Amino acid sequence: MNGHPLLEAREVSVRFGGLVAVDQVSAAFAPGELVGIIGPNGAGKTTFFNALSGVVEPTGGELYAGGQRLTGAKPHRYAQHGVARTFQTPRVFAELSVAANIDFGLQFAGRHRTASWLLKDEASILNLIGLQAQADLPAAAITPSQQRLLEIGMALATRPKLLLLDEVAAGLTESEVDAMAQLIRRLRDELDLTVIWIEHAVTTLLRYVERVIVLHQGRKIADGTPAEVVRNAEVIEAYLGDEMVEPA
Ligand SMILES: Nc1ncnc2c1ncn2[C@@H]1O[C@H](COP(=O)(O)OP(=O)(O)OP(=O)(O)O)[C@@H](O)[C@H]1O
Repeated sequence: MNGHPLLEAREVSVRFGGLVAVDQVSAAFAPGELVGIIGPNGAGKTTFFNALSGVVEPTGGELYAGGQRLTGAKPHRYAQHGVARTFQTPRVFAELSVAANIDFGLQFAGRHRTASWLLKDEASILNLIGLQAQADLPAAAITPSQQRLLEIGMALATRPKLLLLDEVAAGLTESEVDAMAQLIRRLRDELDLTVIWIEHAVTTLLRYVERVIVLHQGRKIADGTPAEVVRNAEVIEAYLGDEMVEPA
């Protein structure tokens, strides 16, 4: 590591016509951090993620990975810097088997990137995400929650340094959400990953992350520990009428 943050946004803005979806957001992510991003509907969370992964080009500000300027680069350049992500709607190859989907991620990574033994091959990745028994099923035949796990597995197969998770717990049952949160922590702990995680299930998120960024109307209104953030007056205001809880 060269002392630079793994990924850094400096006053990043994204405009769609007259709408400012992300408004001068700055945030730096260090190796090994598990950071949550929350905010009401339309706050700009996904758009910020899209900017962080090169899917959307910022209309203002700069992005750096390991100190290197990446603003305007294509998503594959972000991937080369070890940035991997999931999407709100899982993007798996429905007709391919679960194992073949993982294999796709491995091919994408190529041989050059060293990885933990937990990500060594198809079998070890399936084992890590708990889908060994489904290896030969077409991805279309597994449950939606298993498809979310598969998408995480595909992202892991690219041997990332930073994993961006967009609402991976959406639509899951309460026990599935807890299992997902535990998996995410385990990935961070055992793979030395940086994880940035958007989730609508604020209660769960606050219980598992160490740092949380709150977006509201495109702006960053808070960035701190869950305990700090839930006491922030602007955050309480933004969430009035929404769920907002004390972290356990
Ligand atoms: N491609 C686009 N074109 C035009 N407007 C967009 C586009 N993508 C997002 N927006 C708008 O930008 C704003 C931020 O949307 P975004 O999806 O980033 O918010 P979010 O916090 O992820 O919301 P949610 O929690 O509902 O997923 C919204 O007003 C949305 O309608």
